[in-house]
Amino acid sequence: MTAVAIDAVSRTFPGVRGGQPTVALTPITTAIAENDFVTILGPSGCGKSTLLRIVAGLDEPSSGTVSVRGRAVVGPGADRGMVFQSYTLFPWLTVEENIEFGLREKGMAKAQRSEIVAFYVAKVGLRGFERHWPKQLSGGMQQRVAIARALANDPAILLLDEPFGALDNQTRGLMQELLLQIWEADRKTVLFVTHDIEEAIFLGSRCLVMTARPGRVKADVAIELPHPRHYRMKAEPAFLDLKMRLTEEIREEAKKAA
Ligand SMILES: Nc1ncnc2c1ncn2[C@@H]1O[C@H](COP(=O)(O)OP(=O)(O)OP(=O)(O)O)[C@@H](O)[C@H]1O
Repeated sequence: MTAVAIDAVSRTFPGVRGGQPTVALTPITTAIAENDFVTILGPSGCGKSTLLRIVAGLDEPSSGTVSVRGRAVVGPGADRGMVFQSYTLFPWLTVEENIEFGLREKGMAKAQRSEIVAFYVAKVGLRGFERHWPKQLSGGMQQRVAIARALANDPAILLLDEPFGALDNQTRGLMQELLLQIWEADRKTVLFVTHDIEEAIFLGSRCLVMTARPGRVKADVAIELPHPRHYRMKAEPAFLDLKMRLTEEIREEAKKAA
């Protein structure tokens, strides 16, 4: 079954103060299957975030349509959970209050909320930090809360926009493993934007490579590496072959953009 259908979606931003309009996306058509982990890889400014924001219902396409599980997207919805690169926790709420925010909005009873919060706090390894404020956490911990907050609402689709982009390499690697473990257990549909080639391969079952702006999909690459995946896989020949292939695709685009 198709989780997300992207049909001839384009996006042009109007020019600022009489300037030229920016064509961010030229028509993109693709379908994301239910339970798939799709990474979107492309050079800076190619429209990756724009595409994800359109799927999230945070922006509207200039032409074309997006539907989620057969229903046209007209705005944000509980069926899609989003995690951004910048830390977007509510600073005035504790870790557990951040995670239960959506559940409270839905009117869920306290006992049930607490159960769900405890489950996701454990899942992202934050036991003992439930009463901490976001500013008392490292960047990696804040992103774990953001992922727990998105998962707690039980969305069918998880949309992640460079969620580990601001983290140091070591933390980034650990976060990739954590997200993979969650996906291997739950198999939610995931759309994950990144400009990191290794990350796109390690996490995804399919990678959409975008051209330089105006963005379109130039390659649709199946990542047929077995699960569960371990970071040591990054040194294996099959991984390195994919890395070389995607590096060449991206280099071409980066040169064009430069
Ligand atoms: N709200 C906006 N108004 C005007 N132009 C915009 C707006 N949002 C994005 N753009 C432009 O659209 C193009 C694509 O931006 P987008 O953020 O989608 O790229 P990206 O691939 O996610 O980049 P990066 O990897 O650097 O985050 C850029 O040229 C950007 O300046």
